[in-house]
Amino acid sequence: MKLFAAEQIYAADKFTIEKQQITSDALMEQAAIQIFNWMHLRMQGAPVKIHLFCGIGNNGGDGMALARHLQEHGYNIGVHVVNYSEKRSKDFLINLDRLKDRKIWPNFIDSNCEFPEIHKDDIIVDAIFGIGLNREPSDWVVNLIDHLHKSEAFVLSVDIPSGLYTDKISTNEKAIVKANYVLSFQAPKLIFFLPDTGIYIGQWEVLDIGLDPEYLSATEVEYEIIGKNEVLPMYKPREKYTHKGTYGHSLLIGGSYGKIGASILATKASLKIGSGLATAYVPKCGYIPLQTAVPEAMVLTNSEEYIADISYKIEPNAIGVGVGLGTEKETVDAFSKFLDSNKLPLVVDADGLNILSENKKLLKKLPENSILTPHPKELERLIGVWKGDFDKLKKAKAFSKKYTCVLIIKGANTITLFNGKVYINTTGNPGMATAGTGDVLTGVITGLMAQGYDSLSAAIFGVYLHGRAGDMVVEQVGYQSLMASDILEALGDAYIDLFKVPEQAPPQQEQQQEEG
Ligand SMILES: NC(=O)C1=CN([C@@H]2O[C@H](COP(=O)(O)OP(=O)(O)OC[C@H]3O[C@@H](n4cnc5c(N)ncnc54)[C@H](O)[C@@H]3O)[C@@H](O)[C@H]2O)[C@H](O)CC1
Ligand SMILES: [K+]
Repeated sequence: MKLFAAEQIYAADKFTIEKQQITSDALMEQAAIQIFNWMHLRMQGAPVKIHLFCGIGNNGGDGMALARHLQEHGYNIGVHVVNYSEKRSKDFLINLDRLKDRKIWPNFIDSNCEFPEIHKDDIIVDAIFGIGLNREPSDWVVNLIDHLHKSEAFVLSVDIPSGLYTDKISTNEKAIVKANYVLSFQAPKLIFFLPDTGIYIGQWEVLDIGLDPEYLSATEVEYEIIGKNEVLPMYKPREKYTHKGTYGHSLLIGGSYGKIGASILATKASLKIGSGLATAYVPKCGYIPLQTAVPEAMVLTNSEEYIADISYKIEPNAIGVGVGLGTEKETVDAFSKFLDSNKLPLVVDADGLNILSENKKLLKKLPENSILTPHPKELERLIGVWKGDFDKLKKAKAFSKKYTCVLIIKGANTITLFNGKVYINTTGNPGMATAGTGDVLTGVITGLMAQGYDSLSAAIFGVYLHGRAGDMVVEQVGYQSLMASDILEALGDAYIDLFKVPEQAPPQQEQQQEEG
């Protein structure tokens, strides 16, 4: 799914208004009706107090229009205008008048006013700022936001939690509304998925407000979120008259004394994801463990306790290097020499990345379209420290461009970057923050490349399947008990799940939505 920048949303707005020959307040009305339907479906007329906090821009206008619909359906509302500027938007004013026509008199709050009392069981609709926030809110607005939080009432944010910018980080965390739920218009926003800002969003949902679909699909974006719909077209089915040679040979180079398990996990994962053959290249101390734990794999060995030379006669189709590798001087030299002769794009993880960051000149020897899979600490060693998520993305993009590599930034929403574009994964869970899951991912991506997936597809698809396997297995083992081997075992389920049709919504729900 595409993630649009604020300017692109404004442009889509303008285009839709012109094409459909509607007024901008009609679009606002559509937005408000969508939110109303969402609330009405869940609240079914419950007499809970709903406090609507509306700014003076179009986000506030949405809130005012919503208030009218809630009132018309008998809800118990209180409308508060957060009067942070005299420059009220046209559509805000139209909706203010429509409220007044219905004898609803909003309570205007400014810097000198007492804030309204809010009970814990009330509901807050946060329509203070939308995507138009362009400077830090005044102190009294920050105090109001604090007042909302102190009430502990449920917060439903319209479009975006107020106080979040769409393209930068706020300098004052107290100036941001913590939303229990966000109803985002047309598409989610990038900041929902970044670690610095994602913490302000409990759950989110997209409401279609009718922006022109053709315009949106023709609009090029920098950011995309990756779910089943995006990865399904990448899937390569297995044909009948094929053999193990058809599905490639993965080579996993890594392991050192005490870290042979990493090689086992990666090698096994390459086979589990469908590589026709797999060879583990390990020091001699890894020979028996590998042959025992992964009897399907072949094993090549080198010196005793760590890899001191990388040379082989096999012809792999994909190579993953780095898991459990260690950073001994001889290993670094062996890796450097290997890079001189190797032509295949590599998947580099763990100590492979550490060696690269300690010896930056080696980065230039990486074949084009290699994949680097750092976790945040490894990323910092590669690209240097950053100030906030946007700075991190900027530096990561520049790095990926400089070395023509795919960069996978592992985390709660793993981010894949290539050629100026950013792909944000939606599968995975905190149970996966455990030893060995990165080794499994390296094996998964290597195994996909062995089967002929190009680097970018292998990265995006691999990250998706790995996370999906984690999501499926966590339901059986729980967050704390989830181990990397569990993810390995669930990779098959993740493939099968690609073709499961989602359950239909109960007919009752659809009916009520139409009524609303
Ligand atoms: N296509 C859509 O998605 C639609 C979205 N709608 C809603 O409109 C808002 C965006 O509205 P906009 O008026 O541009 O911005 P805001 O409501 O966020 O208003 C802010 C307003 O105030 C000024 N401003 C910005 N920061 C500050 C500040 N710190 N202090 C004081 N004033 C500030 C700024 O110049 C703006 O004018 C979107 O999020 C949706 O909720 C439409 O209703 C339907 C179509
Ligand atoms: K808002």
